[in-house]
Amino acid sequence: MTGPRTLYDKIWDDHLVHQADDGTCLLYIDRHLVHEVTSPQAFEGLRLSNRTVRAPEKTLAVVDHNVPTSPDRHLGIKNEESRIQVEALAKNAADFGVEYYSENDKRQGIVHIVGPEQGFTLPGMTIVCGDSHTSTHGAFGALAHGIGTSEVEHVLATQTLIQKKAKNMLVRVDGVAPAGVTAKDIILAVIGEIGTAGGNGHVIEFAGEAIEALSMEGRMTICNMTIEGGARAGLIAPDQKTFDYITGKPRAPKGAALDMALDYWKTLQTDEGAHYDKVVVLNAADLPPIVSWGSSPEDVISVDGVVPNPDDIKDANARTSKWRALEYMGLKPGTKITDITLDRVFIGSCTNGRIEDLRAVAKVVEGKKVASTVDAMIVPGSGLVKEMAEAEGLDKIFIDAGFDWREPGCSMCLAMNDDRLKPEERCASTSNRNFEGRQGFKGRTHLVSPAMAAAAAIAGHFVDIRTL
Ligand SMILES: CC(C)[C@H](C(=O)O)[C@@H](O)C(=O)O
Ligand code: SF4
Repeated sequence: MTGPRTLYDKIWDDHLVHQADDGTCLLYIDRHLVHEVTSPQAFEGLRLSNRTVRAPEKTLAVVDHNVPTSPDRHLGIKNEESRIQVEALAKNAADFGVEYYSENDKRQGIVHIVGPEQGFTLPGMTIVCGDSHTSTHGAFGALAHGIGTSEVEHVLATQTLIQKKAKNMLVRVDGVAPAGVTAKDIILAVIGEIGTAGGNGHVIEFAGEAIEALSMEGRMTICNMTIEGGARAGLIAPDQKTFDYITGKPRAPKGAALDMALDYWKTLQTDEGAHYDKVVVLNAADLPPIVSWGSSPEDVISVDGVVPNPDDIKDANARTSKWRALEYMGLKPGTKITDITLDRVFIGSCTNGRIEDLRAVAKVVEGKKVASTVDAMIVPGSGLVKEMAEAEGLDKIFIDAGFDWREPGCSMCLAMNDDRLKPEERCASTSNRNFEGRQGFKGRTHLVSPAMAAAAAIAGHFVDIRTL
């Protein structure tokens, strides 16, 4: 395209292989991440049609959803269904020559934590994975889509993806976030503002002072949850922080190749005057720490607020659905958020399972004890995060405080392994989804930041961390 372009336009143009008259496009894919849940049929499809993986060196496989997080997992996976899925990925990766991180490899972890950590995720790339939270990688100024299993097969076979171009949306977060207000609070506030359908049909670029101020890890938290706002992908223009993060990562370019890459990466900025189809502006200075109260990530409220009354909603369908959410959550309108008590606390996931998240937790819980009424677990997002945390002594702080310190994986972010809520158990969780049954049948999830989850574990109920 000609004229001023957005970051999305630029990455799109650079990867366009072919455009049909009806706007259907073939995009070149630079990186393909593969996990055990959405890949078995894709590899089976390749076998049936006698095809190979087109670019094994651009493909990386890792197990995350089904792996147990208990310390004895090296002895084998007891749950048969999980074991079969994990073994299938190991076999598929070996058969098709794809690099694979097993549950006993210290590079293993949640796929969206592993990609950036390895320098597999780089600016300006197109990145796909059979997983909706692939949007995480947009934090590097990469166009990162979640795809379905048939598309996984298509990308494995051809290294291309059929797509239609999305619209451009800008979410600008101005100002400075107050102490206690984190990337998680910003993105929950954005979703609260635009709703879970607010980004439909769009790729969202995040910009503004508050986004620029975030670390790479905070930016990953933002882009990770873009998908909960309905968008196809989230993007943040790369800057010096991005380049510093990437430099020295195992698979990142080095020497002259890095210099050449940097020249290109520095062009990955939206041009002055480029057109956005939709613009949303928030001021970070106005934001509080946020807690979700319902069964959708748009059901959010300030920690110093009360559970809202669905009767205040005009639209009858929305009113009914929010009443149902309250009933599921076992909550009554008008209840102070800080009066809500918890049974469980889960700290981890691809939203908030990185080292800075764990440091934020350690800061809150050091020298304190988890409330006797709470069962709390901390699950590092990868083996490398675990190793870093242990080198810094964070594991000791957590264990002394009474947290369970686990092996890496998706864990209780979703009930696909042994970690799950019992019916009606209430959990403060640093993950990204609070749908009915997400963390276990009839389990009740409140989405919060790591510091808020940590403070809730100690107090046994939500606490406004601004008052600590
Ligand atoms: C299992 C997988 C396909 C799923 C996703 O696509 O996101 C999971 O990671 C999730 O977070 O719900
Ligand atoms: S941690 Fe949760 S959101 Fe992330 S990939 Fe795993 S299940 Fe999906």
